[in-house]
Amino acid sequence: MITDNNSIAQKFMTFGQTILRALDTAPQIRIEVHTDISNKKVQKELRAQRPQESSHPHRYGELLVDDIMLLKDDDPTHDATRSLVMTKQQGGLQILPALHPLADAMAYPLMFPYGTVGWDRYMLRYKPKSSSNELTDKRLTMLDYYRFHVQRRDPLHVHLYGRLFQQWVTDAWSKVDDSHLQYLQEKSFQTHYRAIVAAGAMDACRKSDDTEDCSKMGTPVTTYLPSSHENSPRFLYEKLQDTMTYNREWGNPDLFLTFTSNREWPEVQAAIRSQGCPDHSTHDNFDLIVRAFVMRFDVFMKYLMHKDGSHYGKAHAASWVVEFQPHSGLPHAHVMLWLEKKLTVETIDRYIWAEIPDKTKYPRLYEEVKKVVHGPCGNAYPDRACTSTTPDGVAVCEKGFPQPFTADLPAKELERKIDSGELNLQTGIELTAFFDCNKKGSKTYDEKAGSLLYTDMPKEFTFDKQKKEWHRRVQKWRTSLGRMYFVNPKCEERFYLRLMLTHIRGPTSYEDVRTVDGRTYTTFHEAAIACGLAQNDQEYVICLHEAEILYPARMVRNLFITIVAHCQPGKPQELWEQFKTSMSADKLYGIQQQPLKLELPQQEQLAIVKAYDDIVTALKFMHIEEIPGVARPEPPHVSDPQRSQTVLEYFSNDIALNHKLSETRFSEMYHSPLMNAKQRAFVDAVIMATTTNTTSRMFFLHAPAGTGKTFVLNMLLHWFRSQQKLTMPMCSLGIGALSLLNGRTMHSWMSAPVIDLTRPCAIQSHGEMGDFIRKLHQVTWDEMLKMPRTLLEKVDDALRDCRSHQKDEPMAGLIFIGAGDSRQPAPIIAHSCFAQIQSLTMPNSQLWPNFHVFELTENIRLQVMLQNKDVSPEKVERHGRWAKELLTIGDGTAPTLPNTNRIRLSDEMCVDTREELIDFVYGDLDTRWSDTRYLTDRVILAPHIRTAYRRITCD
Ligand SMILES: Nc1ncnc2c1ncn2[C@@H]1O[C@H](COP(=O)(O)OP(=O)(O)OP(=O)(O)O)[C@@H](O)[C@H]1O
Repeated sequence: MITDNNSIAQKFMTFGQTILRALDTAPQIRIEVHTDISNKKVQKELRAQRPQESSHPHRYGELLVDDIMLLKDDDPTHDATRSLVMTKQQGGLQILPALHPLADAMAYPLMFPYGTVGWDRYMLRYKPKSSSNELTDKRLTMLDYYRFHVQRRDPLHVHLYGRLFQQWVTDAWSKVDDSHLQYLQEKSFQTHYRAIVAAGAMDACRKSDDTEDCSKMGTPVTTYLPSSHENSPRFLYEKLQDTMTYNREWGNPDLFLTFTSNREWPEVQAAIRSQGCPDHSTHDNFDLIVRAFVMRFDVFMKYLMHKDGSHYGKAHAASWVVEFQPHSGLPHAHVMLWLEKKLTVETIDRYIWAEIPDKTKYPRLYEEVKKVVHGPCGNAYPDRACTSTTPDGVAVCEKGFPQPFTADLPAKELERKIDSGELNLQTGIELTAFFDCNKKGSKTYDEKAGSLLYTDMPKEFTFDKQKKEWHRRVQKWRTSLGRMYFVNPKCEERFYLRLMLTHIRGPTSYEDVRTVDGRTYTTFHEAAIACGLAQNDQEYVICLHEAEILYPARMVRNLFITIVAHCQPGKPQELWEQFKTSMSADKLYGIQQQPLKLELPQQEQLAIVKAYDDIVTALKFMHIEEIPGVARPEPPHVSDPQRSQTVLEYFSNDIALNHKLSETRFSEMYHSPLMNAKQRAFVDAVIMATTTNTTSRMFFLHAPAGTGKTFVLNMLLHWFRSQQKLTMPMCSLGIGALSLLNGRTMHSWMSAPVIDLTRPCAIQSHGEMGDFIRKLHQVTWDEMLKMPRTLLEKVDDALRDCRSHQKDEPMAGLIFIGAGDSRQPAPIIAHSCFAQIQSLTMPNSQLWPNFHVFELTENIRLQVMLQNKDVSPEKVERHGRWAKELLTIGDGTAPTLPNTNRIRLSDEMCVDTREELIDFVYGDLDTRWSDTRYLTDRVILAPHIRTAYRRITCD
């Protein structure tokens, strides 16, 4: 039927036809179902066979598994567009985007058997309320289109398909979301957004230069998901901020209400019946439930927010979230309500009853409550699920029912307890049980507990959660430690209660905690002062001391800022002195990562200055000019160039000190007798480009091992230093970076992404590195071909971003020298096939045509060896042969074994056994183990001794 009537099926091959056609050439085919294409994991395997001549014409062959086939690519780094690849009837493939107007008809042939055309971006809206079907010039969005179709009209269409309808709606939603994300991903939209951490923003603000363009702060963002995109992290964060603003203004919310939906709602059931599809469950009519929920919830919210007030009185504001039950899919909403008049005990009592409703007065309510009441169970009903039998044969309820009778806890007392911190969290129960242990005459009284601090209780006692009692620890084979939640000094009473508990042994009640020398104080704060804990900033010392153990330096600084700003400590300078080292630990780490060669005490001093600056900047936001009584510490005084505080200063000082030295060094290298014509041509071309300002400023040096690549790069680095020009010498590999003058890894210089290569280089345009790059003259990148081209493009982006005055030139107009050997292995890209790796190599970058390529061919390492009298001519010859062989392998001209891709190494390079190899490399280790030169020639670098051991002995 589909083949006859469906226009799409007439143009393209169906799945069945594809299999049949494949079976024309093979007797049996295998179909693999991948759910993770990138890892090539085969999740299911189907087999299809050519139908027997006698079999029914509609049988395509025996499918051994009757699952639905699903091809799904979960790799987020792959292109997110979900294109459809179709085989045309006349042969050849056609790729259709997922948002193509025919996509729905292709994915849901049962719903659209005639191949109906769906939404396209040129559809226009009708004029509202116009009977003549007049069109406006406004485009119809995809969301509008699907909304229109989800509405129930006579006759019903999509709604009749049960589960398929659910699938279609889900798919429609994901398409709408996809199309919005695609729009957001467009470059023109994204270029407006930049990311910056608060510290970076502060750096930028501190600069007094008025002309600075603040729109350039931070790094560009690869994909910015704005808060207008529903449920994006920014959207949720904004909602959270709104709610926190209500909280700040009106305190904690007064009511937390949950509004649920019910599939038995009469209007839902009536609608299902009236649509003439009574067989369908409410699952398949979820649109009706959601619509009914929205209408009812609307009315509910209007009622709560009515200007004359609701049952609870007038409300300031409400904040809510709508969620869907994970299993039933039913919507429900949680609402927080801030009331103008705080709820009184009477109002609460009016709406919340902790009692079973009167059976005669409220029969329906009684029936409802009965359904959710626990029990009866235990001995009377030993078969109940919650009942288990103890070793002495007594049936007890696992949930602890029946609970002991609790006398009325008046709401006022409840309020007082919450305010005073007596009732809070689970700890409240454990704490009151601790008081019981100290009370003479109580059931759990234990003399031992009286000698303990509350935090030490777990060392000697265990807490029985069922009985809510502390008991002596029987097994002491392992030490148990207690932990109390950290409390910020801003939460005054809780903070002081906690403080008292860390000092008082054996308290019997909250009142006892507040009692000092026989006098009971009304607050824990007063008690702490009477105790001497809160007089001399002792509480802050304890608090900061705990924080320095538990939290990173940044958070200790934040706590210090809170204490200085909100708690009026007596002697903030003493607090600063005591904790400045721990508050600057992260700064110290940052300094140690920079190429500033400072002694440890100077590094520490510099870190403290930076921490001080951060704290003062934050205090200024709170209108506090400085840390009271603390002057800014002196930055360390050291000799040039180590006085530098920034990368720019460091390298400027380095040039000032060493440019003369580099001049001599360059001259020596340039006139070395081994210098060959190709090396000279390259060096001359770079120097020419620097001095004449030509447009060709990007060079690539192609050089096999031993041809003097590093030598030439260093020669040029000396030349630039002699000319007092800043350079950025980097290498893809750490070991290679060591052999370059002032070299560092490429990732370290450029803060390049390591795992997610879609991210930009994290260089703050207004930060230290941004300043350095603006003053930069040249970039050298050794072993460039070892990295995927994406990183070259990210480096280009970062350079252009920082040097906005030259942002239209490749590499922002800098002299850029890349070097590498394409014969060496291509970049390693996890889970990629050959074609993917190929497409990510440097020559496939759009920047590659800008490179002016040079090549070195002469192996100078051999020539150097020849001149060395200690090296035998045979060894030089052997090295020469090996170098040549390497070149043939790299060029792809090495002889291969018949019918394989395997290369045949010359016999001279091979050994037969592992022992022979070890003997060849380490044969005379016994006698030469103290010869460092011998050892360095044979050293194997490995992150772990274990790895090296496994490699050598086990592989
Ligand atoms: N023009 C030259 N004058 C004197 N020595 C040179 C010259 N060119 C290269 N050399 C020397 O040749 C040896 C090999 O050079 P270099 O290490 O620069 O090669 P490379 O191409 O970087 O090799 P690899 O890729 O294996 O590191 C070094 O000892 C270097 O000092």
